[in-house]
Amino acid sequence: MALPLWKNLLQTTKKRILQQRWLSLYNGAHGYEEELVKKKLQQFSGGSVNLSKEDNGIGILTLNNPKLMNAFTGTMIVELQERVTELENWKDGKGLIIHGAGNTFCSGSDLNAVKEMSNSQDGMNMCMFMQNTLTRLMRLPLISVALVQGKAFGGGAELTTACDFRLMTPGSEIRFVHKHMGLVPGWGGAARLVRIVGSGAALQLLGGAARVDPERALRLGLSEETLPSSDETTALGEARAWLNQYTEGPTTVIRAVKKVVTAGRELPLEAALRTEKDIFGTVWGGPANLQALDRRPKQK
Ligand SMILES: CC[C@@H](C(=O)O)C(=O)SCCNC(=O)CCNC(=O)[C@H](O)C(C)(C)COP(=O)(O)OP(=O)(O)OC[C@H]1O[C@@H](n2cnc3c(N)ncnc32)[C@H](O)[C@@H]1OP(=O)(O)O
Repeated sequence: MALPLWKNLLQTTKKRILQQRWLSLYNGAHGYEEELVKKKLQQFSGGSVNLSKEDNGIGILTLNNPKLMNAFTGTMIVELQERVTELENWKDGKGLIIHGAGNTFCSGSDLNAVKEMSNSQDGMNMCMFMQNTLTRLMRLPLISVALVQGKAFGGGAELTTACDFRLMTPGSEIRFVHKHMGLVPGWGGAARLVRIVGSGAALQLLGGAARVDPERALRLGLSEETLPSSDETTALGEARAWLNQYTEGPTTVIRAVKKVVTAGRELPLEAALRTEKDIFGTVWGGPANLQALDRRPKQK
């Protein structure tokens, strides 16, 4: 028997809340009160984080605070979380490009806000808030790309590591400047960087606050490709075309691809294998699989 509409809605909302809790790292048990943290962050306003969802299943997330080189104000940090929730609920999504307005990526936290939040409680709260958001971003069933134009500094560099891939334009730069701020990364950037480039290279990049140009990023495996154009719009088109080679195809299959890789990346082997089995079960005998069996394509 079908459930009444209100019960259905209640169940869906409950499921979403539980899913968000499961995908996050910190909650009340860690002394983390999200609503209070949000209230504090809302005091530092400016800029926006915008999302457009394209018909081809690619989302474009734009950090929009060009006056401050797209530095994250408090309200942008909250908006980023809202956009991630939107992406979690976008069932037609296959890919995501994150870029900054005004032909530059992001210069990290807004230093004006950071100065006002320099006590340890505020620092820990922002750190937990951003780790939760970026972990959920990384676990989206979408193949994600950071399009680095101009500069990705501090928290901006950390954000690039929460994407599956990084593409850089000529003349752009990734730089973990934390040491020069008397800090280390706190948005999960160090843990993810080690997994991307290895511990030796990560030590060099963090310990030296080193400038990483497109050539060095390619050598380190931090960037996938240097795009031909440094023009803002053309480069976005090139990033779309690059991503499209991986997102072309049935939505269920592309999302399943990302899910098995996320499991392999994050879980111990046995748990990853079990998860892979479950995800395999969602595509086996599905429409794309049956159509392929009918067509019997030659894999040349
Ligand atoms: C928790 C902290 C840590 C984290 O989250 O992990 C951080 O992210 S701390 C922030 C780390 N970032 C920085 O330290 C970058 C500081 N900015 C710069 O070094 C330079 O601005 C730049 C990014 C190299 C760009 O230089 P340039 O092209 O010469 O432009 P301007 O310097 O003139 O910048 C234009 C304008 O933007 C303001 N700006 C830039 N970044 C920030 C920022 N992170 N917070 C606040 N404001 C920022 C800059 O001050 C200029 O403003 P005006 O002086 O009013 O013109």
